[in-house]
Amino acid sequence: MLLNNILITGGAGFIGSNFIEYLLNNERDTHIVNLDKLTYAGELSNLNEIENQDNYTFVKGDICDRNLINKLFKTYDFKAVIHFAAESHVDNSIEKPDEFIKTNVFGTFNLLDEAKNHWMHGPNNVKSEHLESRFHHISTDEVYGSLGETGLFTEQTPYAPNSPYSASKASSDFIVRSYFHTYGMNVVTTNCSNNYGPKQHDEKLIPTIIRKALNGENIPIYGDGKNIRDWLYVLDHCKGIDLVYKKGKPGETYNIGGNNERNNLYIANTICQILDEIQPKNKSYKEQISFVKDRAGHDFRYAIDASKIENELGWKADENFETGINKTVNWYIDKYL
Ligand SMILES: Cc1cn([C@H]2C[C@H](O)[C@@H](COP(=O)(O)OP(=O)(O)O[C@H]3O[C@H](C)C(=O)[C@H](O)[C@H]3O)O2)c(=O)[nH]c1=O
Repeated sequence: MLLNNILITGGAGFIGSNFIEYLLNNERDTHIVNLDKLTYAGELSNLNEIENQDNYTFVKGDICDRNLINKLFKTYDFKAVIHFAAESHVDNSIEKPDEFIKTNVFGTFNLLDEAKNHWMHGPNNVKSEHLESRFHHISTDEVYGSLGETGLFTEQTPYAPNSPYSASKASSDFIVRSYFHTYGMNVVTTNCSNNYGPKQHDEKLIPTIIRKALNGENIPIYGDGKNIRDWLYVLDHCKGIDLVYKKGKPGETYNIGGNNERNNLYIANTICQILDEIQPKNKSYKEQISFVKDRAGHDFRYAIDASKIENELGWKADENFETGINKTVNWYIDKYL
């Protein structure tokens, strides 16, 4: 059987590795090339379950390396690119924005431009063997900025990124958009809300709460803990990406959100309550919650209106926060204890 080669970037990271596993479990006619630089946030053990499958190949490398990308396109004649690779941690972007601009902006351009050169003769002239070839860019709801107490982000919400991270992702979204409008390239972008679930890096809020709680350390909550995020279970996100990748309209963007708005203090209390039940000790884990200095430029609230992907493509999240967080806490107990 002839397999379709697809390039997945950043597949050793949290969302990318969950997506690769999801795709390989659901498809037999795809060969995935996973290009990952293995920064501090990439973990090859995230791919233990599939690393020996013959329709999976790992390549260590940087999306900023044009020669490497060119060589990969020549070798594998990719029929699609699904682009996860990014510097993603907002706190790091405040301390050191350089890598964010390089990887998220220049790296995305590099990949996109190489895909265009490989798939197209010139503007609006796609090679016959690449009529279906698609570039799927994975992005974030942080590009829309911060909401007040009410309202939801839709695909029409104007971009207003506030951190160097979100500004770098907004830039990359616009570069991707321009390749549709200028060259007629088949691109699609998804903007997701906060993901959680197995394999997330230790630095993010939910793994931090679980790890610090289990270690008997202070659980750091920035500011007053009232900031709100819209939590999306990573497998629900993977299902949404798969739908958009296969059925989304070229040039369009789709928001993917969990419809699970929770504030950070609620998240910490909920996790502590689960731990009090399944890993009880002499006092409640809640006593470890500690308010610390706020993040600079901390966005107050993110919340997504996912009606476009629901109505057009039939996507729906299977998990609500309370079901998803139980599975997640159990997964991290196995990891940390
Ligand atoms: C690490 C940490 C975070 N926080 C707060 C800061 C936020 O209000 C919330 C979540 O923080 P986290 O850094 O886990 O995620 P966000 O800054 O919302 O961004 C994440 O979700 C979006 C969609 C992406 O696009 C980012 O790539 C991804 O990192 O908890 C704390 O209070 N304490 C902590 O120790």
